[in-house]
Amino acid sequence: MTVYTATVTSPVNIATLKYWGKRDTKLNLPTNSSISVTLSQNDLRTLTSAACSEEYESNRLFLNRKLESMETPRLIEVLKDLKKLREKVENSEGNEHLPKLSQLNLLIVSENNFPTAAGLASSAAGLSALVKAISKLYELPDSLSEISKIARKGSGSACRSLFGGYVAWEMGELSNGEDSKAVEIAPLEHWPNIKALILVVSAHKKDVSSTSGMQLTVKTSDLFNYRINNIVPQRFEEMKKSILEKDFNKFAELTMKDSNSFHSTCLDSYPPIFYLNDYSRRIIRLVHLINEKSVKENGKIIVAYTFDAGPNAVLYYEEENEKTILNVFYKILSEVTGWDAQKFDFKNQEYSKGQLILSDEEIDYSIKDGISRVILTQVGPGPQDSEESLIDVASGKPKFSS
Ligand SMILES: Nc1ncnc2c1ncn2[C@@H]1O[C@H](COP(=O)(O)OP(=O)(O)OP(=O)(O)O)[C@@H](O)[C@H]1O
Ligand SMILES: C[C@@](O)(CCOP(=O)(O)OP(=O)(O)O)CC(=O)O
Repeated sequence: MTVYTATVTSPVNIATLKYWGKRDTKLNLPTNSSISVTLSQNDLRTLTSAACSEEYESNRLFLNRKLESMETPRLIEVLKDLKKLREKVENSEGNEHLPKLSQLNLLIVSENNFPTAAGLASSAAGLSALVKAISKLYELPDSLSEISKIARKGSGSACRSLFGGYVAWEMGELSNGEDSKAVEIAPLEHWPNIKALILVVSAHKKDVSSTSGMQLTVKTSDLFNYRINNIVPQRFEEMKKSILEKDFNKFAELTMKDSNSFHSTCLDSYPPIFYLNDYSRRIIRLVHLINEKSVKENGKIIVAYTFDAGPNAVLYYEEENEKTILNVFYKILSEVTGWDAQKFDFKNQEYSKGQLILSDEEIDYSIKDGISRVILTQVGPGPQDSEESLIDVASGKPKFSS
């Protein structure tokens, strides 16, 4: 039995300028451009193997060892596009010898090393990994931006995970979506010292999916039109500039404002959508308190929060301020899992010497009741090739099944 396989890993990305709203639900065309930071795959990643063989009787997808349907409208579109590009390769001159992979069924085996559908951008990592693994299997010559248009059809935010570092998704104008693609603003190496502390407020499946939440907002929120027409276009340019200039003050301010603006349109939807909970709000207050102190001391904002369609907080900061920020959060959350001694030398931190940016009275210790886990991570690269296949080439089956 001949089995062709390819394996990749792909990252999560967390938007600093949020995608919220579609102008075309079938093609996943957004109502505004967005910006994100790609996070390191050492901490959060999808590992996906793709295979095709004449022996496969249907397309199958195993996600975290469970068989999932591949007959969803989005996956049908994604596969159709990828097969079309493979056919083009097979039909081009000089390639007559290539196997006709476009005519074979696929087996996809994928694993996320973090909770799926819990507001940790699993769809972005998952769909970008799926598209990248099949592109590798098909040996497609197309650019990452081209491939990002296919990932976009799988899940909008997935298009941004094809690049590392700092990424824009340009909304485009065309009705066929051919200009709605991800592009790199700056690579990881440009601003490598951006770190992220993720506070997992809830790892449960969320109540209102992004897909249906944004549809309700588009239909019912009055604020929404103001956001996409009067706020985002200018913010998009300003945020790109702040990244290119490594201006953390500006980047942080715009990131926090945009998270708040997006959640305002959720609240302005009818009926309202609540993604933030009371712990999220306490974290917001604490971040502003830290920044107020820091601005008083040296004029600098040192940490930014952002929240996706759920209560989890992602805090961005520069490595040089890590001690100051983690000292506060470690003091509150030392009993929560996720503090990695290799990344954060908490035993030697300055708080033990009494050098906290906040006094004990200013710290809201109740935050610890709502946090189940912390993840310490940082900006990272785009999808990577991997040798760690989840499919056994000899049998053509998922490795976990043998
Ligand atoms: N590794 C994967 N391979 C293929 N599909 C995946 C993978 N991981 C997640 N998905 C798809 O993404 C869906 C989860 O997306 P959803 O938007 O509900 O949650 P999320 O991405 O974790 O949260 P958010 O996008 O709000 O941050 C899963 O039900 C599955 O269909
Ligand atoms: C709040 C967000 O995380 C929304 C992400 O929405 P999805 O990309 O999950 O939605 P679909 O395109 O319907 O799959 C903001 C963002 O990532 O930009």
